[in-house]
Amino acid sequence: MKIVHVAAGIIVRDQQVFISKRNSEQHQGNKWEFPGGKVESGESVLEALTRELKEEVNLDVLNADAFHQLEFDYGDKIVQLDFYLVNDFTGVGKGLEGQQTAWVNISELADYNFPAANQVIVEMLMTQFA
Ligand SMILES: Nc1nc2c([nH]c(=O)n2[C@@H]2O[C@H](COP(=O)(O)OP(=O)(O)OP(=O)(O)O)[C@@H](O)[C@H]2O)c(=O)[nH]1
Ligand SMILES: [Mg+2]
Repeated sequence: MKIVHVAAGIIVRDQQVFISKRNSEQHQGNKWEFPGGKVESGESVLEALTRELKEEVNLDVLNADAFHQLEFDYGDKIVQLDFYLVNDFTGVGKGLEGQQTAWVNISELADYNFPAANQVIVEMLMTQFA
C-alpha cells in the first residue's frame, strides 16, 4: 500500500491549541484533527503545511518547528504524519471548508476524539504543556 505523506499543524497560543473536525465523508470522519493535508509532489513539508492551513482554516504560518513524525497503518490507508508546532501565525482561525473548529485547552485535549495516530501526539502535548 502506498504511504500518504501528510503535514499537520499544532497551532498553539498560550495554553490552547486550535483544532478542526473532519467532515463525515472524509477518512477518519467526524474526528478532531490538527489541520493539514497531503504533501504534493515538488512541495516541502513546510510549504504543504503553509498552503493547507491557509486553505482549510485561513491562517498564515509565520513560524513552525518540526514536532514529531510518525507512520500509522489504518488498514485501509497508511499515513506518514509530519506534525509541526506552529508558534507564530497571523489571521483568525475559521473552518473554510464548513468544518467545525475550536480553540481548546491543551489540558483538556484528551476529551476530544482524535484519529488513533494522534494519541501519541495528544499525550506528548499534555505532558509538555502541563
Ligand atoms: N490533517 C490531518 N490528517 C490526519 C491527522 N491524523 C490523521 O490520522 N490524519 C490522516 O491523514 C490524512 C490527511 O489527509 P487530509 O484528508 O487532511 O488531506 P487533504 O487535506 O489533502 O484532503 P483531501 O484528501 O480532501 O485533498 C487522512 O487520512 C487523515 O485521516 C491530523 O491530525 N490532521
Ligand atoms: Mg486536510
